[in-house]
Amino acid sequence: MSQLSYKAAQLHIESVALPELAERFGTPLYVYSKSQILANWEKFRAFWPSQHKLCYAVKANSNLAILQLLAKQGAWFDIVSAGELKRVLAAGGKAGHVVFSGVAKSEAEIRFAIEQGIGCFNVESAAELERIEQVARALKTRAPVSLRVNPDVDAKTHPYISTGLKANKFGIAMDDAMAVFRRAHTLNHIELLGADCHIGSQIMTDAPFLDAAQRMFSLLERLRDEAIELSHLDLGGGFGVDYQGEQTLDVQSYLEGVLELARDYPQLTLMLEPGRAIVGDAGILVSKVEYVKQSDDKQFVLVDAGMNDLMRPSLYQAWHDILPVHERPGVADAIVDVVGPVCETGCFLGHARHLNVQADDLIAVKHAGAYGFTMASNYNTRVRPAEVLVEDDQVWLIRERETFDDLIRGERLIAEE
Ligand SMILES: Cc1ncc(COP(=O)(O)O)c(C=O)c1O
Ligand SMILES: N[C@@H](CCCC[NH3+])C(=O)O
Repeated sequence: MSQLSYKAAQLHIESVALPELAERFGTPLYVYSKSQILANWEKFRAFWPSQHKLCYAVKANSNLAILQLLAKQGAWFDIVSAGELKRVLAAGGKAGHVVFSGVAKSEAEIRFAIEQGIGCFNVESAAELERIEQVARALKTRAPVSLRVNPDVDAKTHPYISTGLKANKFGIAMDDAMAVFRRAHTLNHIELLGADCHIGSQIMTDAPFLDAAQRMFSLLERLRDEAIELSHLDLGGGFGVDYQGEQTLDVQSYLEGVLELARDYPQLTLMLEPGRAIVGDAGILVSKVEYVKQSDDKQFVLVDAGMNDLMRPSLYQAWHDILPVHERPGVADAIVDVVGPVCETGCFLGHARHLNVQADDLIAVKHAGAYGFTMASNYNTRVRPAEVLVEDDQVWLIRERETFDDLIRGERLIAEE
């Protein structure tokens, strides 16, 4: 993140020193850079003509202030639950600018989305299409629909976040797609608008994306042959970020590749659903070192953030860079395991890291803006961290730290006999 730098031996985000934030808001603490989010957004927008849409994937970071910021930039939104739709609305977004993905939408979610005037359902199965038809009929309306096709492309990413292979649960198999499109075309309460796909997340080269896009364009051709004309094609998200200083995806070349494939469809609106690429490198997780412990052959740095706060290392063996907040020039690094307080051996932030820290120091875990807070839990009855947004020297508290009372709200003791 270009907004992260050392000044006077302390790590700053934009112009704000991290120890100041830790003092004010406590740790663990999620901190996001407003300028970095806007710069990431602009990077996509710059190469994407304005008739095409960018639908920010809310699941990456759904804090209301961030949705509000993106809504102001003209973002559309990709959601996967009624809860995410409520977030978009609460942040000032329009239901008409929302696409609704997800493999197991409930009847209540479908009804709510139609009542709100959702932009489009990204339908993931023939059965879901029938359910949407029924709900729309009961509401005496037509539901806007795109069919999510599974293009059977290997995204070459972690198996848990690959979604575009036949073996994955997502979308309608390419072999069945034509039949489901024909069916959608005939249903009275379905307004067939588009086709979509999403092949996975944290994808680092444009080859799998362009492969999937090509397959989608040949599907559009077959549909055209049957006089089924679509008004949009949504190619999903999945653009990787640079966790380890790898070569990142060249967004410009990918977007240009897609525009080239679309040249025979001047009327077609194209959509993308980036999540991680907009917020991933714009956030850090700040944590305090509680203890340093030397065992036989290892040094453990025990910090106050755990797998419940940032689940990615435990779930995907994901690598996040960890920086000391206080610089100690001239002091050699040790090789340490940075581990959290949760009672699981899998609760760690990083293994075998070169770090020089001592008790009460702060550390910053980089690239924690996407799938950080949104995947946090209350495991071990731990409250989820506060979130702050920073721009230059301005700081906004955008979510308070939870309290113990928040955690037990709704729980009931049973009446004693
Ligand atoms: C349908 C859909 N769209 C968009 C995204 C956003 O993905 P990413 O954050 O990798 O861009 C996801 C998550 O993988 C998704 O499932
Ligand atoms: N949660 C994943 C991304 C999954 C995207 C959802 N389809 C991650 O942290 O990398």
